[in-house]
Amino acid sequence: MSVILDISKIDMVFPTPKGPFTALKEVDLQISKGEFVSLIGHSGCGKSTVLNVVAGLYQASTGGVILNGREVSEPGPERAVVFQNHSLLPWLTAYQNVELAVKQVFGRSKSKAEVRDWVEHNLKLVHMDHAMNKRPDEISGGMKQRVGIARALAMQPEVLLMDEPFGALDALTRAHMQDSLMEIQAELNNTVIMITHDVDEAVLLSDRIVMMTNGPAATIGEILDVNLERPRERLALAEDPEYNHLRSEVLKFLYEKQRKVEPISASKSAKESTKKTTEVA
Ligand SMILES: Nc1ncnc2c1ncn2[C@@H]1O[C@H](COP(=O)(O)OP(=O)(O)OP(=O)(O)O)[C@@H](O)[C@H]1O
Repeated sequence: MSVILDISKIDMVFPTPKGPFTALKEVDLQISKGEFVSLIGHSGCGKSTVLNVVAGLYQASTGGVILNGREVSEPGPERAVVFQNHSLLPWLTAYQNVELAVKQVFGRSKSKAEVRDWVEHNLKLVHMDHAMNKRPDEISGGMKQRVGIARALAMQPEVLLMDEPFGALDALTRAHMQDSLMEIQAELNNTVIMITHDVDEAVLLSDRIVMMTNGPAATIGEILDVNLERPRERLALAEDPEYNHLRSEVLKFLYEKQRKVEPISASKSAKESTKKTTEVA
């Protein structure tokens, strides 16, 4: 398959009051068209920094990112981002939030009627057409996240960047969102980079799981190919030996090879103990 996105040996050094801080060292990753890649690693290892460099929000200190033969130097609609905390404009309806992005990208090439059809089509894809005239404060967190995804998809990005898109959702809503995303993915075959803290989510959704070492100077530790057949069904996979093998490979990487020994306060450890064991802190 052809490489669409080349993250070429990036270093990221941040200036801080205590001097330069090397967050990333030689992060090198090539992604093919239509691939779904997850980034996983302990908190603070540099996942968001990688995503922000690809999004064009940060400029790498060394190396660079090439998308479809062009170097990335600023944000652009061909790299749509979905954040954990839905970033919808609160005074606009779901429809208007998506419409705004569509007009930005296709304002010149689509007629009014085409814009309307396209906005509605993308809201239908995420099953939000029934609530398209509601404002963000009138819909649930999961629904807001659906609108955020519709808005990103409607821009027809060459790469969809997702920073813990389902991190703030309850487990059931999260499972629904993962299933919707797999359906959409089967239909559109987007190229996706998704940051997640959830090992099951990474295995369920990805073609490859990129596991990052702990910082400072974090880099790619290992890459795991996920060759499970699609469509994937979470209940069937729970019994699948290959699924369980992949899952334990990720857990091994995180909790043996990259074990993080951190003093945690009593209150934090109490809070963490309620977390799923397969979620990375
Ligand atoms: N603008 C910045 N200036 C200085 N240091 C930064 C900046 N942005 C990130 N860092 C540092 O770089 C490292 C990587 O941060 P980053 O947010 O990319 O990690 P992460 O893996 O996404 O973390 P999390 O999973 O907690 O979101 C951290 O040590 C962070 O403190």
